[in-house]
Amino acid sequence: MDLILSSTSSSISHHKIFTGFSSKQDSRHGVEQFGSLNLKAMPEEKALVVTNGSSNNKIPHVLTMAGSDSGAGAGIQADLKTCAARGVYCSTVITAVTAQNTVGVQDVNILSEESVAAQLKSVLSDMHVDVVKTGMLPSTAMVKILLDSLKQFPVQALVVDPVMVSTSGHVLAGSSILDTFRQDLFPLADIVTPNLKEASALLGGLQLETVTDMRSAAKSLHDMGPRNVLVKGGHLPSSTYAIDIFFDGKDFYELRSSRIQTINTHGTGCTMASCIAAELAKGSSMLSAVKVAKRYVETALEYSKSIIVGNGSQGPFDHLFKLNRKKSSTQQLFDPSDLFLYAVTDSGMNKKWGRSITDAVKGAIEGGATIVQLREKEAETGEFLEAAKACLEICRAHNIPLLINDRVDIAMACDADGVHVGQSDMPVNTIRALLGPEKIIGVSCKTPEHALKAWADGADYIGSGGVFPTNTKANNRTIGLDGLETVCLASKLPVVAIGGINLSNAKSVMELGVANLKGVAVVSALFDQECVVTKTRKLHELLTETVANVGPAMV
Ligand SMILES: Cc1ncc(COP(=O)(O)OP(=O)(O)O)c(N)n1
Ligand SMILES: Cc1ncsc1CCOP(=O)(O)O
Ligand SMILES: [Mg+2]
Repeated sequence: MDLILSSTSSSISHHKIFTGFSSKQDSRHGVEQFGSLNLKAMPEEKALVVTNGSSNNKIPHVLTMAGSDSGAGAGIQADLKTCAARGVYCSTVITAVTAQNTVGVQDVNILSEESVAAQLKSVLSDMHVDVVKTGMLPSTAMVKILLDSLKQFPVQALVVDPVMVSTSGHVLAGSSILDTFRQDLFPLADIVTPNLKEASALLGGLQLETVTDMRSAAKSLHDMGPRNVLVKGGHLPSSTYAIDIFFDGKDFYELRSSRIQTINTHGTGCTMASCIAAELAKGSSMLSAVKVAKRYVETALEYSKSIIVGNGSQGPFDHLFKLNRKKSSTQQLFDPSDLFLYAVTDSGMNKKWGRSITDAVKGAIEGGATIVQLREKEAETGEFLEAAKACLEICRAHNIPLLINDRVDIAMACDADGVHVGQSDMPVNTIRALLGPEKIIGVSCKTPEHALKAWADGADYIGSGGVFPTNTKANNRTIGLDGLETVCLASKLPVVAIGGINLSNAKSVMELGVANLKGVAVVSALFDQECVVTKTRKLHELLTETVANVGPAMV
């Protein structure tokens, strides 16, 4: 089924013990798009919780069982780098040592079954492993050894990348293993992640040439027992996007990312699977893990599109592109319901009422604002940055995302949760490449065309208006409730309405009752006021009451 707006299930994998929590990031509503990934259906996600539970000192841990790639673009080396990039510990069980470079595979040395069994035992008997990810499994015996080990040492999730052929065309697991994959391994997998060639081989050579074929393949593979299937369409002919199909047994999701023009794509499959494993180990739901993984790969490819490693026709990419950037551990992940009451600051108004920007933000949060944007048009850069840092501290303390208007540099400098930009600001795909996969990006859109472009470019939400006339933004065309509705109906992203919205007309906005209209963004009705807390609280009450009457589609 497509375009499911809410469904909840608590499917817990058969062979594992789950501990942990349901985090904010697991709550999603409506149709969403992430980065350049376009997610067509977005049910309430099931929480596949794989955190460590008791001790704060435990680090999420992925064990990868795969082949070594001497060129370090794929295999064990890609898995190690991916986990490092995603902040997850990675232990390794090496199944084969391959001699490879950017030209191809020159040699494959399969390790003994005893060695593989010993590696598994060493790690699993001593360390707490959250997730096992498999790559190159060159023999049926090795699959059986893994399954025996998992029986003895259960883990919380199993990610299976059914590696069969290297990108250069070298066979890494023969067809004799297909039955073992299908009958023994897949039924225990939480997700299998074949590319088109692998999916085709697993389905007896079925031709897979279209997105529709990929959906059928995902369904057929799901029938073999894994809880989720991701069919990767990177090699789909003549597509402007890299389209993957995710199927959780109930809903299909079409995930898109832009097709980066580069030869440096060696190892994308291993990276995708190990990133999914890493996100699961951190506690993400399966859908979130897949989304972040796809965005991570896309961003890494974008960063690495021009690097030169080797002389062959397919190079590796840089997994650790973010290494020299400050990493925030408290990043607010985007949840469309955060758009419910969006407070947008204005330095002029705060000055007029004699309050600091930090007091304004504190007041809005106390009154119930669910997201804050600093829109400081007159501020000098240094002053803006200091204010942003102070506001970020306040917002983080309350788990409220803080976005910066227009100024990507300020957002990066203070590690804000994201940015909001207009049609003439920095392009969204450039911002995504600069900020990485987790940051929140909002774009102002007045038309369905703007909305679709925002989706294709990798925004997380759109702001649409001015709905009503406003003095806050000069020369801004009013689109009215009709214009807002048109944009909402066309948008594949969640929408927040903006422009002249106040206590007397917010009800009419929310009463539009369009599923992806998630809330209102307000400047003067909150900040051109004597008491920010009171006005925010009143608006919050009004919105809550209206949404309760309009129905569940709004929440
Ligand atoms: C939530 C939200 N929506 C729209 C806007 C307007 O942004 P933009 O078009 O860039 O105009 P300025 O705010 O920069 O004047 C917004 N800020 N927030
Ligand atoms: C920034 C912006 N973008 C479209 S309208 C607008 C101004 C919103 O301010 P107010 O809520 O005071 O009308
Ligand atoms: Mg702007």
